[in-house]
Amino acid sequence: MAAVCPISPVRPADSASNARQDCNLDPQSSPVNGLNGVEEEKDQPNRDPRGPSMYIPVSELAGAYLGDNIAAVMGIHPEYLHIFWKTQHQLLRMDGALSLPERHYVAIMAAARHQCIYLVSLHSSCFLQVGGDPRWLEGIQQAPIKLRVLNDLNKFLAHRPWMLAKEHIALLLRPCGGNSWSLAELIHAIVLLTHFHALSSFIMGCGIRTPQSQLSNSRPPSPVESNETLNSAEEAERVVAEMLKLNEEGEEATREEMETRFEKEKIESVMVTANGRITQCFFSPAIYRFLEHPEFGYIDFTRRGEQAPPTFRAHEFTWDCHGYSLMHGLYSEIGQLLDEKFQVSYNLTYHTIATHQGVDTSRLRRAIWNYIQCIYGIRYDDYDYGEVNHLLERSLKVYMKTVTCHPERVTHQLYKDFWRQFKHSEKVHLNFLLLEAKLQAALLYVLRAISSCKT
Ligand SMILES: CC(C)C[C@H](N)C(=O)O
Repeated sequence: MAAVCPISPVRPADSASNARQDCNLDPQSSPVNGLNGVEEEKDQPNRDPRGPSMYIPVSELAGAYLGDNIAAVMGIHPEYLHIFWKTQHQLLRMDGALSLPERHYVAIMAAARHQCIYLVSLHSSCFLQVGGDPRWLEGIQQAPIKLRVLNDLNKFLAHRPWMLAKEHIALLLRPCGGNSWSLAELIHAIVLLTHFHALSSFIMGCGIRTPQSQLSNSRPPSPVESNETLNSAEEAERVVAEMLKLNEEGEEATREEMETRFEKEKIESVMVTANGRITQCFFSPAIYRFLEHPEFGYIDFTRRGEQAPPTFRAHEFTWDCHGYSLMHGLYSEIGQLLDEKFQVSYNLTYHTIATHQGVDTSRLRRAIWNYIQCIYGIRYDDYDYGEVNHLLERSLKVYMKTVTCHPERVTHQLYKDFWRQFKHSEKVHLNFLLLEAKLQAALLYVLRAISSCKT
């Protein structure tokens, strides 16, 4: 039976005949040989070994989306799932400059940067299903030059978007036989790359399991992690109290002070790492074959003695004014959908914090969004980064930075260590904010490079 790509969520009631839509995701039958599984932790009781997430009990999920574990987890928040699905459907299935096989191949290249087996496997199946040349799946060396030249763009967008300059864009756009890119094609590829980088973070952040895989774990086991309780039982109370205090204070910091607070947060974020918990980087051959420069990653500034990213002043190139209109002009359907998706994720709230009801959580959500973009050097002039330290405690920051910058290092322990009183649905909600803030950060950098190229 041919694989049916689970690009759209399919509930049991929707289609019984799609019950095997996740076929070919099994490592044994995958077109990409040698796929290993993501880290599977065996010490956790009460977890359904076939549940969509390694971290979230099945009972917490909204319902079954057969074979589509991403939708099963996202489905806790239907409003977000809906706009996510619409955007992805547009990118992969609807009108666009790239051919269908090229779209799935770009998805594979993006997911490989974050070692996301789930997506590499899924899009390898989809690639074949839409008539892609099986030889390309042997590795990036077998793909056409036109796709291979995306390597630099892919690695910068995934790990260090601040390094993108107009020269990178100009190089791709210059006439070069059949291998040059049109602007429309390039925009399509850029949105695919950033979408799948961010989705890889989401998948690993929520511990989403590759469907039907009999996981043969060829990753080294995680080091034994301490079970220290980093959060007091009063974590939720503390956050609620901090938000109330910030609402009441209304203290106005000077411009200089605001800038200093951002720089401080940016520099300090360098120290926010999962101490002693980093496993040696190990690439599965199934991932490695799609990578050039696999060692290129988010910079660990302290170790390499490098500078933090230069500050990107968000008011000089905002999504609303610049990014959106540029995107809209180049690929209008996607510009519109991305805009809607940013808004849905930024504004989503249930007015709850753990068991507390009727809470205005906007400060907390904004701190989360801005902290992620701060890690990429993006600063909002009107935001007081001092709030980040009031609202986000260290274990939360460690998790956020790991999911965003090093998703392959996320462990169940990191997932459990923060917000211990909060619900799983709130941790999934957090992951939407991480996904979207990361996606928008990369887009802001690349769209700024494109617009400077045009002038
Ligand atoms: C990310 C979460 C803390 C969000 C919160 N539960 C809300 O409804 O706004």
